[in-house]
Amino acid sequence: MEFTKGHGTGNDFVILPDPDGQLDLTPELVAALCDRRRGIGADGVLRVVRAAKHPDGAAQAGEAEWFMDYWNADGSFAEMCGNGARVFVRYLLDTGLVTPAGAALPVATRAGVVRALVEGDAVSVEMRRPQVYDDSTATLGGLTLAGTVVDVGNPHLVCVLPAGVELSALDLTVAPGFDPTVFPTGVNVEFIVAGDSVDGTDEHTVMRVYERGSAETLSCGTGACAVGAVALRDLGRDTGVVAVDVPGGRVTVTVTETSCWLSGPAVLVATGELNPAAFRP
Ligand SMILES: N[C@@H](CCC[C@H](N)C(=O)O)C(=O)O
Repeated sequence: MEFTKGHGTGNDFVILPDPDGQLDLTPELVAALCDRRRGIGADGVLRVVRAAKHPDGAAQAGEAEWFMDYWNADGSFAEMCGNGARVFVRYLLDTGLVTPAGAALPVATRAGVVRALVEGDAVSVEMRRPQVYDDSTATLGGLTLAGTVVDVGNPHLVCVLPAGVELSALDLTVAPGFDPTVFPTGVNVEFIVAGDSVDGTDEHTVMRVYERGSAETLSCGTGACAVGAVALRDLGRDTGVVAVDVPGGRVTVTVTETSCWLSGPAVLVATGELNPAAFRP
C-alpha cells in the first residue's frame, strides 16, 4: 500500500490514497501507522477517497469529488481537521487528482464541504464560522483554568492563561481534565497568551494545544480558528484577522461574517510503500 507523509505547521499526517474506498481501515491500523516508533508516525491519518465511495461523504458527492476521511492518532474519528484539510488539498494537487483552477476547490469532510485556495506554499481552507459558547474549565497540573467553549465542527476549549502562568511551563504530556457533561465526546484544549500585533493583523496570540485523540501537537488548525474567534470576541469584534503562533510555526485565521479562513504552509515530505507484514493485525 502506498502512503505519503505531509504536514501543516508540524501537524503531521499519513496520507493513504484509496480512491474507490476499498481499504479496510481500522482504528488498530490507524494507531499502528501513527506510532512514532513502530509505525510511520503522525498525529493522524488522511484517507483520500472519492466522496461517492464513502458513506460519510456520499451525501456531499454532488458538491465535492473527494472526501477527507480523517482519523486521530489513537484511531478515533474527528469531524474536522483544519491542517489536515490543507495538507489533503496539497496532496490532491501534487498528485494530479485535481487540476488547479482559479476557483476554490471543494473538499467533503464529516463537518460538511470546505473550500480551499492555493497560493505558492500556502494553502487556505474556508471552514464554518466558529460558534463561541459559554465558559467551562480545564484542569492541568493542579491548576484550574477558565476557558471558552467553541465549536468549529469539532469541539474546543480555549483557555487564556492568567498572569504568572507561563505557556512554556505547562506539562502537556498529561491530558488536561475537562467537564464531560459539556464535552461528552472529548475536547481539544488550547492554551493561549496574547502577543503583540504582527503583520497588520488585528490580534496575535501564541498557543499550545492538547488534541483529543492525538495528545500535544505542534499545531491545530481548527484550534487556531477557535482561538481567533475568542481573541476577536475579547476585542469586542465579530470579524477580523488573527495571527496564531503555534509550536510548529504560524497560521493566519480570518473570521468573516459567514465563515473562517485558515491559512498557512502545507508540505508533502515523502512517499513510500508500507510493508503489509508489519501492519497485519
Ligand atoms: N489537528 C486538527 C484537528 C484534528 C481533530 C481533533 N484532534 C479532534 O479530535 O477534534 C486540526 O488541524 O484542526
